[in-house]
Amino acid sequence: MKRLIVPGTLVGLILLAALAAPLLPLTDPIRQDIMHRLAGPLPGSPLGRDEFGRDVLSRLIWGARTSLGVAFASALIAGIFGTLLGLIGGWFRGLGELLAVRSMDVILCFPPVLLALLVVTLMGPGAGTLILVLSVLYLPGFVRVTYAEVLSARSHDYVEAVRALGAPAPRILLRTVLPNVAGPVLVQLSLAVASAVVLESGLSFLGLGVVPPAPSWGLMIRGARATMDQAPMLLFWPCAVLTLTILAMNLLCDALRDAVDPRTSGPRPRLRAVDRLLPGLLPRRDATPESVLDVQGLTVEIDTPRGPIRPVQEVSFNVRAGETVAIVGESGSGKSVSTTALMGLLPPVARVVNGEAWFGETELLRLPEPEMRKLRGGRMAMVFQDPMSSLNPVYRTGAQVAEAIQAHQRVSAEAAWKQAEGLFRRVGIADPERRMRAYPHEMSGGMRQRVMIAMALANRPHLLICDEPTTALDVTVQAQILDLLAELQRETGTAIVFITHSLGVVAEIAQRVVVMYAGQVVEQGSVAEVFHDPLHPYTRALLAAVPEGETQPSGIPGVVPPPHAFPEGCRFAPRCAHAIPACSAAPLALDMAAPGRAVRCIRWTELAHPKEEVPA
Ligand SMILES: Nc1ncnc2c1ncn2[C@@H]1O[C@H](COP(=O)(O)OP(=O)(O)OP(=O)(O)O)[C@@H](O)[C@H]1O
Repeated sequence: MKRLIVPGTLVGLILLAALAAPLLPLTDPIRQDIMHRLAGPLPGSPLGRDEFGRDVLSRLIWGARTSLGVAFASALIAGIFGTLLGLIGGWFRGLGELLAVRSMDVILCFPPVLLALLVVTLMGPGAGTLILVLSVLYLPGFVRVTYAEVLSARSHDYVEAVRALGAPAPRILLRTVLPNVAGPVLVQLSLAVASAVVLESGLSFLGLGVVPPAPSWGLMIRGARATMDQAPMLLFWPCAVLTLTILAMNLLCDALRDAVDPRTSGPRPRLRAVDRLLPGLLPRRDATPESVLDVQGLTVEIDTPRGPIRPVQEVSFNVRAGETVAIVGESGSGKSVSTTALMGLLPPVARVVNGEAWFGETELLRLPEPEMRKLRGGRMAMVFQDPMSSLNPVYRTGAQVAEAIQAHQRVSAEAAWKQAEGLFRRVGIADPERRMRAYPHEMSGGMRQRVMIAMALANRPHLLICDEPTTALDVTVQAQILDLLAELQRETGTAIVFITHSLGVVAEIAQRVVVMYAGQVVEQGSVAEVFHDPLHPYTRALLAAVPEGETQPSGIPGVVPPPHAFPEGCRFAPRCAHAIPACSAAPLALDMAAPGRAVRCIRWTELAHPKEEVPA
């Protein structure tokens, strides 16, 4: 929102001056005073007089009414109709597409000045004609931008979901699709207004626009051209206001686009000067010697319309070479935000506000982006949940793996292709030569995930972060992928951080587990200890929710609170069967229950010995 202030004020002032022209103490912009032809600044005429002795300031302000009026009116008309046509063409396709989009191609075939000449000849020059010409000229731009955005948006799951709810097309278009295409349309609007101001000036300059003696910036430039040698400032003033207006409009629309799109709003992550200049200089804390990743007190803040939230707070864990650490917790507990922070992939609205993450001797959280880019896909790699959306649909899978290799290694395209073939074989893809030529959509989900794993392993990473890599797969394929990861880990010694909802998967793949709840680590330890002797009531509840043999699984009542409503004390207290008033009194620290074993619960010792338990 802060970015709106400067351009918003500038555009506001320009518009205000134009609108208030009749109220301002200005001389008549068309009154001629030949005695003061080309005069410099005079009392009542601070910018001097033009070639007919007319007041330049007055003509600039009155000219703004015409120039901006024409520009805004034509851009708005083109914007409204163009967006509507683009929405219809992109959504309904078929005849709608033919009428709305293809008809625009005809307009695009006309050179703008020729079209203006044609319309002016038919209708006569004037502001109304200009608005008509400019609206028609800018219409195809809006149609095409909206059409392309709608085509892309209609395949997204959120649009499918609203369709599945049975919402009618106009509602989907206006309530779901339009807000998502608003960003590019706003940018197009800024370009259209800016270019309409220029075109109005150009057409008026050619005598095809505003009719003299009415003032407009284009006419002023045209008039000043003839006397450029004697009075160069006459040319300067209209050019200066034209440039300033266009610049302010572009800045305003960029800021507006960011403001309406919550994905891009928010400040960029800030780096401390010392980290910018000397990344990784600060000494690391006492990490275990063989630890590959050591995260201490990671806290992430995200700007939201309801104010800043901290979905990840004081998260600490470490991963040793050759080890798999699972991060487990319900949806919304902060697992993905933690790992995307470690990979330096947080969205612009989010930033790390506290903590350190040592990857060997490198501190990741304050690493400049160019350094981080070298690590990502190289010594640190990530496998995402949905391989279909992580793989580029228009490139062959082999080319994508080869590209990952070439991004970090100086090898020829041929050598990279050979290496990729080896990787395909290694991740268990039969007939790799043929499979490498397949596009992602030609493969099954399991096969695509194998390609993603091949890509992640391409540069022999020391650390692999897997964000629910098996959630989108069926159970048998899931088991194959888990076996594959375990086998590759045995061969390469890569440390793995494995995010999952499933305790079954944790048991199968991990040696240690970090249990997260509402942005905090509530328990961690070895899988054997945590599963056989859970210390935190949340871990117990999670384990009790797993179906096992004849025993009926029991669900956990309630849901994870959203980050803006995290309770003050124990965040699990409102859902906990053992909560007492002291639990909610103050934030709880993570207790070291034993070496390598931590728990965030003030009652864990009592609860660990059920006989002594005091009922809540
Ligand atoms: N860009 C964002 N803007 C606002 N809130 C966000 C953003 N990204 C994440 N959050 C919030 O942060 C919290 C943690 O999200 P995160 O995706 O890390 O959870 P998770 O444990 O990985 O869940 P899941 O298992 O469903 O992926 C959630 O409450 C989520 O709404």
